[in-house]
Amino acid sequence: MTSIPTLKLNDGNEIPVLAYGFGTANFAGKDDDISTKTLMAIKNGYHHLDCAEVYGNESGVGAGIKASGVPREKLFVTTKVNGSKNQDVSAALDASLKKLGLDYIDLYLLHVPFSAGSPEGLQDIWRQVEATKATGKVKSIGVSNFEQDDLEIIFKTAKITPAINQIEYHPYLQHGDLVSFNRKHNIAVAAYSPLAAITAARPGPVDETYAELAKKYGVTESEIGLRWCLEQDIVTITTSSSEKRLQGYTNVFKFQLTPEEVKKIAELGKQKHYQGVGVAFMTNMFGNYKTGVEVA
Ligand SMILES: NC(=O)C1=CN([C@@H]2O[C@H](COP(=O)(O)OP(=O)(O)OC[C@H]3O[C@@H](n4cnc5c(N)ncnc54)[C@H](O)[C@@H]3O)[C@@H](O)[C@H]2O)C=CC1
Ligand SMILES: O=CCc1c[nH]c2ccccc12
Repeated sequence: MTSIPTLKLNDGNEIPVLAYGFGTANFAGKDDDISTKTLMAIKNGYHHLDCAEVYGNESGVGAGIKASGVPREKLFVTTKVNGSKNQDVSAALDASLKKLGLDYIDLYLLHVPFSAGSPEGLQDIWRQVEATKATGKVKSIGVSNFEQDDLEIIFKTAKITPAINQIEYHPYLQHGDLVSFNRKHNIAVAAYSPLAAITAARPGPVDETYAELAKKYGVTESEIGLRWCLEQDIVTITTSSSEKRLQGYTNVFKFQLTPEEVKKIAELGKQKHYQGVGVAFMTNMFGNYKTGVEVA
């Protein structure tokens, strides 16, 4: 079994660069299924598990972790607090810990910046996330779906710089200068939906190049998509119900794309824009003060 390399965060903690995610909507709520998927992922070396309060499946992940028998310190568990208006983060963290059956979280993320009601609300939620670190219940803290203006809002009052910003990232959503802005502030970047160009956003301008590179390196196009993110030192979060596919993904640590190939995919990708439904889901559930969407 290939062991997954790690990346050092700005707080000194190490994060495995390839994660198994539980955000696929049709997993939500079915604990037995989730527990089986968790076991499968852990058995295949995926020790970084990406969860969230909103996915409604932390209990299933917790059951899978317990059943795996893998020592806690060998796992890296990320979960996310919704970040809704006036949310009590400490209570949300305790609920997540209880469901997961854990006494600490490796990485606790503020899921979205736009549901906190206002910039001041966002600063307050980040202050509460910072406070979780002091309790020892959380090793690292970070954010998700933050654009530059959201980061600038929390920088005004933050005592701790987020360790990571988890964003949708693939050739059709490269976010302009956002990755370099994060890097400038020593914030690592994580990619969700890294395979959008070969799943929901197909057909598109990178198709031919993905196919050529898959042939050249003797891997699948999905593995090219994951490798493209990893080449940019981006923590990559994927998922699959298929054990065969998951096993194949560890091929990404056995080959490298050249800098020219990485650049070619980036340039081709800029010819198309695609954004998945993640942000829309969260907007519908918790509102978005930036676009004026309110929820009852
Ligand atoms: N922070 C956030 O707001 C969000 C975080 N996430 C996290 O990221 C994780 C991964 O997100 P995804 O969008 O699922 O990632 P992804 O882009 O890696 O897609 C994974 C899906 O692609 C399928 N797939 C892979 N290769 C394929 C191929 N050749 N043909 C057809 N289908 C193929 C897999 O079976 C799986 O269903 C989630 O589980 C969740 O943990 C996801 C959305 C939002
Ligand atoms: O994480 C972001 C979007 C997402 C993926 N799965 C679900 C399930 C329920 C709410 C939001 C999401």
